[in-house]
Amino acid sequence: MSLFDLRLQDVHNKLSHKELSVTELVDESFARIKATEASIQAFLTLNEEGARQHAAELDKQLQAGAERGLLFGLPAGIKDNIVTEGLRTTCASQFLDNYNPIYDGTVVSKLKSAQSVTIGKLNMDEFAMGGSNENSSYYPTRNPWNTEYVPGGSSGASAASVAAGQVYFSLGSDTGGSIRQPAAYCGIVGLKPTYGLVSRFGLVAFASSLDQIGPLTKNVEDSAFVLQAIAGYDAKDSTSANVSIPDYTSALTGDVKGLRIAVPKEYLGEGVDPKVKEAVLNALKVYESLGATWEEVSLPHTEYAIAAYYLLASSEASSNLARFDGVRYGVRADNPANLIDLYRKSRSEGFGPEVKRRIMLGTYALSSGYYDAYYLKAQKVRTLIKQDFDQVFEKYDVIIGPTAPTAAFKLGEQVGDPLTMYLNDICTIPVSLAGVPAISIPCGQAEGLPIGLQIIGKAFDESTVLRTAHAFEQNTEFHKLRPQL
Ligand SMILES: NC(=O)C[C@H](N)C(=O)O
Repeated sequence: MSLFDLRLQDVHNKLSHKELSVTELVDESFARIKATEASIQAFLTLNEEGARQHAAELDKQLQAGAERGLLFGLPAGIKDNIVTEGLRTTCASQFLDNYNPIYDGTVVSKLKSAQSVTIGKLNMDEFAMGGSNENSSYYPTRNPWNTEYVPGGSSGASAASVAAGQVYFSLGSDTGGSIRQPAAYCGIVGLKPTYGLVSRFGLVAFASSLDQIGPLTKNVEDSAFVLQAIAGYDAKDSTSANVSIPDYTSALTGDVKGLRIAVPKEYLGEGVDPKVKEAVLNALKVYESLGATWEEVSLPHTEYAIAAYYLLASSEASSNLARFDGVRYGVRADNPANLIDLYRKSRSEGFGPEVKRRIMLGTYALSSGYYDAYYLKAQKVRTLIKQDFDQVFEKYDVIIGPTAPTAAFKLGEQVGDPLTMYLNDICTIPVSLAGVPAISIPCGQAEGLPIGLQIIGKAFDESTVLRTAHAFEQNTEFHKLRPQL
């Protein structure tokens, strides 16, 4: 077994027992990046000097017998919409090509106090808008299982870099599926925590009522381990929930006897690839064999979720992205005729087509005369969707279905067709609108490409989500499969 196949906890122990130095581990990460990056293209900025310096410091501390943080020495990648002090943060947008933040986001500060080592900043769809990484204004990241395929998005490179063994874990953000869908496409584990569990201070806002940060890892135990380090109340994020944080690792008992699983019929209906459906049904058999029970249920407002999401998320984006004006942030256009022209030119040159599309849609939906018909109506639909989940959770502990209706698609295949691209999120978007936690874990393959199983839980019940996911993992081998690179 290679070092990379070990659980984070075991690597941490090896470091603690000095069987391995942080410098060796970090060197190995960069060696792997050198070997694979030409075909994967996951990183926008590498922190090579900073990471090596940090590793040397941690090794020195270890020699001196200092206390070790939870993620001591573990090489991490960070999605490029999470600000990192002194380390370029672009949101994969030309607009922010020159942006060097002067502070760390709360999750980055938390990773620093847990002593993980930041290897670099990971590619994404521009401002997190997209599901394939093709909306990056730099270059598309590729799927390690087959480099002609997309890794998903928007946290596509956060998933690809873990699957390719470049980093031991990464952070992504999820607005309508951006952690779970790429995790599914790349055959790894991606957790979107409950809205409010992880601070978004320092996450460049896309849709503030939906955005959540979460871990992408090789297995469920690692997911629990990283979540432990990043969860918790933060006064700097006004939507941060002041809840007590349980010990997530101790929830991983392997026991799902008596667990009541709901399977929404809308998630296995038309448009779902038969191989995906088969993988999900096989997973349900595994749960049955472990003493859990499942029943089909209905989330009747699912069909309105995508329309509601694209109205709400785009409305919020049009407001959040107003700050990028070429004055306070962003690359400034040359030779403007006046101030309005400066804004217009800078924004026209700086934003890519998908970002412009959403700003226009959102501005329209919020404009007077249309607000009630679009924005307000979408808010009402959101409430109905949340009520669908509340009702199911009165009788069931978790909801299970596919993460995405298909496995990864080919690069270029959907890029000219935004509506088809939006439909990939049909199983993840309702969960985001309801604000509840969900994880994607590998549960099968179709033509050599991974399939993801989505496990959805009650608000702040990450423990049950993780326990359910872990039980499956303990009894299957899918999480051990690695792409040949
Ligand atoms: N950002 C996300 O969570 C993904 C979604 N596909 C979007 O483009 O909005």
